[in-house]
Amino acid sequence: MRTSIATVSLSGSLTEKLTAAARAGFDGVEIFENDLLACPLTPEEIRARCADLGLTVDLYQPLRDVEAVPADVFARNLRRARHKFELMRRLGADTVLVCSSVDPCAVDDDALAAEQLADLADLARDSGVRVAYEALAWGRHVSTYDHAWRIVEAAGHPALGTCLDSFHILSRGSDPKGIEDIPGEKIFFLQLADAPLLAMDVLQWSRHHRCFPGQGGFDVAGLVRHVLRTGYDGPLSLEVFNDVLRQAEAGPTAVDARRSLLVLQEAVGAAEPPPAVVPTGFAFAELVTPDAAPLAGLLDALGFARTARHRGKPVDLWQQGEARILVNTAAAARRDGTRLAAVGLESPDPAGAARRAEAMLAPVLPRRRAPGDAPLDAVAAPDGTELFFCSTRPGGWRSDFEDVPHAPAAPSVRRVDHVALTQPWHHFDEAVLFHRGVLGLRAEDSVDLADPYGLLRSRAVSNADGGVRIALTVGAAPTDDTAHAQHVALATDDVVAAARRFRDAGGRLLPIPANYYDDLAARYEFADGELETYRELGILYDRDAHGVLRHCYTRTVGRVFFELLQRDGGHRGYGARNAPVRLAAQHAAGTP
Ligand SMILES: O=C(O)c1ccc(O)c(O)c1
Ligand SMILES: [Mg+2]
Repeated sequence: MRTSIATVSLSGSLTEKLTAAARAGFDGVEIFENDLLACPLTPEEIRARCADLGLTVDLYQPLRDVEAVPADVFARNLRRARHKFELMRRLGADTVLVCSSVDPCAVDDDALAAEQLADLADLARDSGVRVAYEALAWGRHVSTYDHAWRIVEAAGHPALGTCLDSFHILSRGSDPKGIEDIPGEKIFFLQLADAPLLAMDVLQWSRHHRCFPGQGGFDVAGLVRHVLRTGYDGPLSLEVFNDVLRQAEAGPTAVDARRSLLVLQEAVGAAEPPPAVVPTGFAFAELVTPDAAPLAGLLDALGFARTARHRGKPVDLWQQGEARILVNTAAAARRDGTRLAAVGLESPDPAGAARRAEAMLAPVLPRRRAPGDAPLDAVAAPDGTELFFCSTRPGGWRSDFEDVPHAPAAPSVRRVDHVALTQPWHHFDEAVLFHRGVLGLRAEDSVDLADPYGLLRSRAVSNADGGVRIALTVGAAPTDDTAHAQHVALATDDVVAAARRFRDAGGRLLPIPANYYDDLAARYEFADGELETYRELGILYDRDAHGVLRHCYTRTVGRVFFELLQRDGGHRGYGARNAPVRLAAQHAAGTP
């Protein structure tokens, strides 16, 4: 199927938008009227630019407030339309969007609307233009797709069809099944947008909160299945009005948009990309640091031993149980201080995972970083974190490392439970869709976390058995180091013992205020001394329908800290209720 994107969905000048759309692989664009009015190029030059870029102009939009108006108003509307049809001839666009009127002088008269739309279609046909009539969810008299279709049907004009827009249909709660009653050839255009499920005025919702399919709460794929059953064979076109995207760079947004359509096309059976290879666990987390000593002290106190060193690079492997942390002190990697630079994902088919990633437009990284390295497939996530697809079996990445003598330690941690990655503020929706589409992970609900100096939004993605969990977080205050720290959460069977051991080995746990424990005492009943132990160690506590979560935090090194975490009874959460207390405590402790 052909794919298209409305220029309103991308930031920048019209030419920047066109370039971004073409680079991301779109076949066509909807040109938004304001983008054209503000463009110094003539319509012929825009047409030539699109042709050079391999883009068709699939829609010119919109003509507004045309129909169901008094005769003198309609005469003026036809005059305006005549100008626009001439412009479209010069632009090489053959379909115009007419959205349902919001004009206060429009009347509630379907017969008049049909008659005037047929007159408009007559004029359009003379210029080789087709009219696609769309119900705006806030239209004055026409606000549902089935109503718009009834008017189009009554008009019975070959140059008049309907434009379906998933936002207007799903935001009103209309049943999209009725789409199948419309003949496919009368659906002149299909616009797609998703949106988070918000209880708000539809106009504000539409103009500020639309997102790409798969990034919100609507069943856009379900709607598209109904449309495809009609025989519709026009483009799938993205039309997203969004405050964040207006400020984000057009290039990455266009790739994110194209990826959203690939995921959607796969879901409706219109494309067969290489199947997702879902990772089964964490092979490692890689920290880069200009100074290994503070991390070494921290890892040692957590119970890790330095077990191996890379054969060709200044990278140490620290391990206990199935938890592996790489500490990289290579000069090139050290510029930005201590941070979580890469995550190794244990994959049943690393090459297949890389093929999937490439098909889903993930930036593929070079397979071999240095001569002699085992080839390793990796992609860059939207926040720049390198994701390696690897196998910890013999002959895999581990063979690049040579064992070093180390004292055996009784492990207190079993494996990495999750990693928490902070996203650049305008890449949050993109990051969630990336991890779903590229890695085949499932997205959990989005939660808001109150930081004392801003609001964080967090959404976890995970595989089915919880072997891989990644918490994606975005902060409102872009420069705040505390809100933007990343962390590695380590799963233990006994968080009290692990925390004690850490403290006794000289580690510093994040202190938690006594008020928090008073509140816990009010919420739950504890065994004698239990709460005192938590208070002493700074252990936070939560319960869900499945079980209990107990967790505590180390101090932060650079941008990274660790969490010790014990899940009992299959607790699935991440302690969202505790996050504001943890964030406040981290601000109070400062970043050393
Ligand atoms: O918000 C609007 O005005 C508007 C315009 C054209 C569309 O296709 C649409 O869905 C909304
Ligand atoms: Mg629309």
